Amino acid sequence: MRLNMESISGDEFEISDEQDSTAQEKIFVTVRVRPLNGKEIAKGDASDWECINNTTIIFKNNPSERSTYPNAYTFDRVYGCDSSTKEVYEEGVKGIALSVLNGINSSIFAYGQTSSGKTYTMSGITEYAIADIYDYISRQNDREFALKFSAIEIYNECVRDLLSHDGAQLRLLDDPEKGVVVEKLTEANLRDCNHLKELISACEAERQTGETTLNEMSSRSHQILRLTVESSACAYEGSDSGRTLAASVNFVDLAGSERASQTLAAGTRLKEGSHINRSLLTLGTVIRKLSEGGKSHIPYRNSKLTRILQNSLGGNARTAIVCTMSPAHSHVDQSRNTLLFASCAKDVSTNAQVNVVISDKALVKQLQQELARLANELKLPPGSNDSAALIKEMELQIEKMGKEIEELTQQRDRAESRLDYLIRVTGTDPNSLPWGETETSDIYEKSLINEYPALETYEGDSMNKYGHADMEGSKVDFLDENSPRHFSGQHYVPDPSKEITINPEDSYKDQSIEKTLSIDNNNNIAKVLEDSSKEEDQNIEEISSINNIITADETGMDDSYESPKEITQDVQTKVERSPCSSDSEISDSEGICLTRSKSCYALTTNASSEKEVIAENTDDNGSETGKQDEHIQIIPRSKSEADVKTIDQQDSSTPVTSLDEKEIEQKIRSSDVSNEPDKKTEPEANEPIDPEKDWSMVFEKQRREIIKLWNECNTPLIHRTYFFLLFKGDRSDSVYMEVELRRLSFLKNTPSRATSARALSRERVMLSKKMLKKFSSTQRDVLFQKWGISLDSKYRRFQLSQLVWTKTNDIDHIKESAEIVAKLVGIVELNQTPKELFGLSFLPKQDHSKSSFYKSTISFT
Ligand SMILES: Nc1ncnc2c1ncn2[C@@H]1O[C@H](COP(=O)(O)OP(=O)(O)OP(=O)(O)O)[C@@H](O)[C@H]1O
Repeated sequence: MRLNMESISGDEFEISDEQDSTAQEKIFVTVRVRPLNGKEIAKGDASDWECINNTTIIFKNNPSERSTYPNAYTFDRVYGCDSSTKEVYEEGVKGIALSVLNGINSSIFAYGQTSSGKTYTMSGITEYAIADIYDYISRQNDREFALKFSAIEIYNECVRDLLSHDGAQLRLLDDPEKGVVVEKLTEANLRDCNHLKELISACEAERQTGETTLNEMSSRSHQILRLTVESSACAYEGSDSGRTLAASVNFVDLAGSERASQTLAAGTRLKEGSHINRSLLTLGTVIRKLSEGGKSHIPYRNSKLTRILQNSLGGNARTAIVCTMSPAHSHVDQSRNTLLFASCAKDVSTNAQVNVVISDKALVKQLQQELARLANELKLPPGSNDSAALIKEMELQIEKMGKEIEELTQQRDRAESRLDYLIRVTGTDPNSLPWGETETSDIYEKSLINEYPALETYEGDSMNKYGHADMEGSKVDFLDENSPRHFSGQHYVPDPSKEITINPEDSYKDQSIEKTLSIDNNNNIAKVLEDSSKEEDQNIEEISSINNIITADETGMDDSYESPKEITQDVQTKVERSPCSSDSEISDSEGICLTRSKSCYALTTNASSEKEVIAENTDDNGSETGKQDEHIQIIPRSKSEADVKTIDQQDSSTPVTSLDEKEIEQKIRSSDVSNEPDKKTEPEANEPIDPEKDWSMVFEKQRREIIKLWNECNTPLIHRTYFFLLFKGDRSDSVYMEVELRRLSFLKNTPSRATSARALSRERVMLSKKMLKKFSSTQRDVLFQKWGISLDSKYRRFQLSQLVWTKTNDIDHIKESAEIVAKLVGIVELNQTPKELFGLSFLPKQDHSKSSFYKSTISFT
């Protein structure tokens, strides 16, 4: 919708509703030709240009001479040398300049070569516009006006405040609402018209001018005078009190383009001329690109001038350009350039818009209306719509709604968890079933009746999503080949008449751990899971100190078993420490390199083997060689000396009866002993155990000891679960079991290490606890995002990690944890979750064969 031009350009400036919307219009372009000046006349310069009517200017001398250029140019208005500035102002520029009174930004430019009459024209236009503005204001009774004035010049690409005398260079800032603004620019509140005239005179005095051969008073800078007009209707009944209009009008007197050959400029003038030309060139490019539709990049930022004028050129401003030119033949090239610029400018569109500002009064009125509406909505007693009562009432309602939302969110989460669980159990997505197939949906509905608070811990989605296939994809393969790798949920077609057997991990068949759930007995399931949840909560409460966990774990041990201390002593009586074990160096768990081989001497079973091993690790002088640090030498107490195995971490040339990794693996695979551990049989108290015959019992016993020592040593759970997954009762595992026992016994007796591990562990537990309890779901989202955990199953993963850190009391929990951590590790490695959170600094990378796992574990710990 076009602006109501009549109302603006006429004597009266009425505010029309029509002006509210954006109005697209072209830049108003006029050309003004000044008379030949004294010098030009003296030189005998001919006048080349003639305005043949109000809109057309022609090149009148020998048109064929320059046939490549047009000889006639048409613009909105053209003015010959006998025209006055008043005419130039009145017939077009005025309407645009006075748009500011209607809340529309506007800009009036003077563009042309040096000495063409820009300053002459602009100073006249500014004077007329100011007079009209103040005249208009003086005749308005129903609106109040406030005027402000600021002025800058751009001299040699530096922006200066013309109302300030300090000459400081000002910065340009990008304001999201206002566009480019000049920082710290003085803005004078105008008292009246005379005040403004005084300030303009002061600016003229401040502006950089200098004498050139073409102009005695040549402007050496671009000058922008800005007048801001704010107006609001006076408050009276029926007035348009809601509208406060604010807009600015810019009076822009550009420096003139010049040719050094013509101005004979040198030194400062040459430098100024160069800056002027460069910025005008950018202005020309901007105008040209805008005239082409502005689809390509507009290089506003290439000069301060175009940056500042960005809004006036094709932006939210009405714009008029007065192109001034000399008629002299000696300036014909410059004149043609000016006309070319003017031709482009007339094709540029702007989107002027009325700037309506909500006044304080209007705001108050709006707020009162809003309060009344709210009071009505909240059903407050009539007349009680004061803000305090409203705020209180609203706060109460918001609080109530917040609770409801929280409750609903919890309900939704629980339902989601149940759904995930059932999908995993049944292997069927209820949503995928066609209507009418009610079996699964029955089960689903039935299950929804019950509460499964801890179902997230068995969460199937993440298992399917991040289960074994993913781990394989990421080359995480930490099970030996004899272990089944069924981490994903079972695909099970439910039969309501039968029991659903949930075997959380086929690989644990050897442990006879199967969870049997009956569809008809969902309450039992719920109870089990509820108990589990309660236990978890209890754990959370209990883990304020890691020592509490350890104590709880210890009390949970079977009395019929020897205490770890006794076991350790038992092991120690059968092995002897090497002399150098006393100064074994142990690093902390954060990965400092450790000297580990010395403690392994302790596993040698007799003097001869000890001597042999020592011989391998000492130089001629009997001192330790560097190689010691590279070897772990293990002799199971049940094996003969010939069975000594050396795990060589780095130096395969070690001459001890050594087996490399592959050999160990091969040996493990070809072992006659089944990987299936024997059934869990509680040994009779006081019954002596023959390690050779009753390996499965020994294994069970050692495993319990190890678990207890893990707790005592605050062993990272990731190690525990890996260990648990890898060493499942194979006869050849005895080597590792003994090493683990020996290692843990050693760690337990090393207070500094135990302390640091405890601190670390406590920190992790507290972190988990804090995260679960303290943060709102929104905060958790933020945290997870920050930590790079994808949000799809974040809460579930968190639940898993929580379980991992808290439920380590007994072997069943270790098994659960093992499964979960296996998934978690897959998730973690795939998503690069922060290692600290899950203790992954302990993780052996990539290779998860037994020997490599243990080697790297030992090197860590
Ligand atoms: N239309 C005009 N009628 C009479 N004199 C004019 C006219 N235009 C300009 N002049 C005179 O020409 C001279 C140069 O004008 P002015 O300083 O305005 O040029 P300019 O384009 O601003 O030059 P510069 O770019 O170097 O500052 C002045 O003496 C001015 O009085």
